[in-house]
Amino acid sequence: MKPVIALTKGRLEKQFLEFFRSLGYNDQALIDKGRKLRVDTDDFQFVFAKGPDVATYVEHGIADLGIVGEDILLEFQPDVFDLLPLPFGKCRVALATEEGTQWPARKRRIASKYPNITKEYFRKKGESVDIFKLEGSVELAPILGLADAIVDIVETGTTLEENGLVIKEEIHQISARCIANRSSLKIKRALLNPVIQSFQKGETVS
Ligand SMILES: Nc1ncnc2c1ncn2[C@@H]1O[C@H](COP(=O)(O)OP(=O)(O)OP(=O)(O)O)[C@@H](O)[C@H]1O
Ligand SMILES: O=P(O)(O)OC[C@H]1O[C@H](OP(=O)(O)OP(=O)(O)O)[C@H](O)[C@@H]1O
Repeated sequence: MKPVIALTKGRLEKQFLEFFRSLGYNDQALIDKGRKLRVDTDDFQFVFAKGPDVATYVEHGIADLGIVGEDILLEFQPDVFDLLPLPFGKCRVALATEEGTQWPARKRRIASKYPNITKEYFRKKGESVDIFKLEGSVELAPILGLADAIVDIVETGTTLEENGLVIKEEIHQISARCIANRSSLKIKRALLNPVIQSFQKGETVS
């Protein structure tokens, strides 16, 4: 039996591949996968999904392990074991506004892909805000007048800069995380422990 790993498609998939290869695993089947969403390597079965769905597959035991951004864990709070940080996918969740913006006297409007992170951030500040949930290109919202500010991921800061926005406050420093199904950790301990140990040894990848 091979451990099943749910892997976030896209950006994290690319970075994970580099990490996986650096640990000495054979990744040829992953390189050759084409549009397949389930792929067997020598050591694992991988399934490919969007971040929130990776958390769902792990929570329900379809996958033993998952590779997911910490933003997904903060936003959706899935019932999984958050095993360890991985040395890639490093970025920040930040509050940003257009340069020179003065906060309005009325209730503030915040656009984000992360309504729960946003709500929690303002709850801790004791402020009630109106939140607009967007699916992407969040930086557009202040420019087009939908919102006074955004809560979004910042890595290099290029997207903010090229759209005339600046960080007001960093909310979370995040990275990719390896998560596990709670039962798998107990029932498949002998199978999963060597994998977890090898992931712990991994070095930073760009
Ligand atoms: N600019 C970034 N730099 C580094 N990590 C990022 C960046 N944007 C997102 N991430 C991390 O990578 C994960 C996957 O992001 P990615 O943009 O590939 O997928 P997505 O958010 O579902 O967007 P899309 O709908 O474009 O696929 C996020 O959950 C986050 O942890
Ligand atoms: O600080 P930077 O290096 O510029 O990266 C930050 C950008 O990357 C992500 O967007 P993504 O590329 O996933 O597109 P999206 O707007 O569709 O979410 C994020 O939402 C920011 O827009």
